[in-house]
Amino acid sequence: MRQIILASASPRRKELLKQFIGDNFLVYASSYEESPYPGLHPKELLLRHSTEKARDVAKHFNSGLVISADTSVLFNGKLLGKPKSPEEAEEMLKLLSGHRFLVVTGLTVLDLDSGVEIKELESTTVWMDEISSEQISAYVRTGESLDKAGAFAVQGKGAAFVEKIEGDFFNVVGLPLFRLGKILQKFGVSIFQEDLP
Ligand SMILES: Cc1cn([C@H]2C[C@H](O)[C@@H](COP(=O)(O)OP(=O)(O)OP(=O)(O)O)O2)c(=O)[nH]c1=O
Repeated sequence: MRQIILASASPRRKELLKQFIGDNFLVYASSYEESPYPGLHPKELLLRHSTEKARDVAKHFNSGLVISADTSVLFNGKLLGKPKSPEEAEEMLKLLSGHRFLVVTGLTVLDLDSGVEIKELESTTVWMDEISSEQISAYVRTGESLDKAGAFAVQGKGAAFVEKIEGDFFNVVGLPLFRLGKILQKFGVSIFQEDLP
């Protein structure tokens, strides 16, 4: 049976993977530092970052499947990652208020045994309500913004701003489960196996 390794420090990715495949996987955070790669298309950049995270973690194991992801908001051709301060979180939310945008995840699954890497993108469209400055400040004060791409969490109080989405909800939370299931199938892993991995 294959070992599954989640290359992530995100508690949400761990929780989502657990609900999908059960408890039987390892978590190992990558030490890869995301860099900008000027000239690369934003979606290509997300794929690159996810792949580099997987490769970094792969160095610490001999066998198994390494899963990694990188999630950002894509609005007006620009990526909005995790805000570095409450001020930046407020700026991001002011920018997104009243708009439709994408949440895009680059997903990589790397098979250490064969060396095969599968990298795919998943996009979900989000319609955000118009939010007043007072609401933005109050939301940012909750602290929910800081470790979330685009400075909001659809799975938390940020749901108050998300009118609707089109696409995979789990993708917005950081791990596109439908697409991941398809990729695991390609590697011969069924999420319904009782003894997974
Ligand atoms: C838009 C949105 C993002 N997010 C989160 C998902 C991701 O964890 C985070 C984007 O950060 P990422 O850089 O994708 O991931 P991470 O730094 O949290 O973890 P790691 O690189 O170690 O895997 O934003 C939500 O939880 N809810 C949302 O509604």
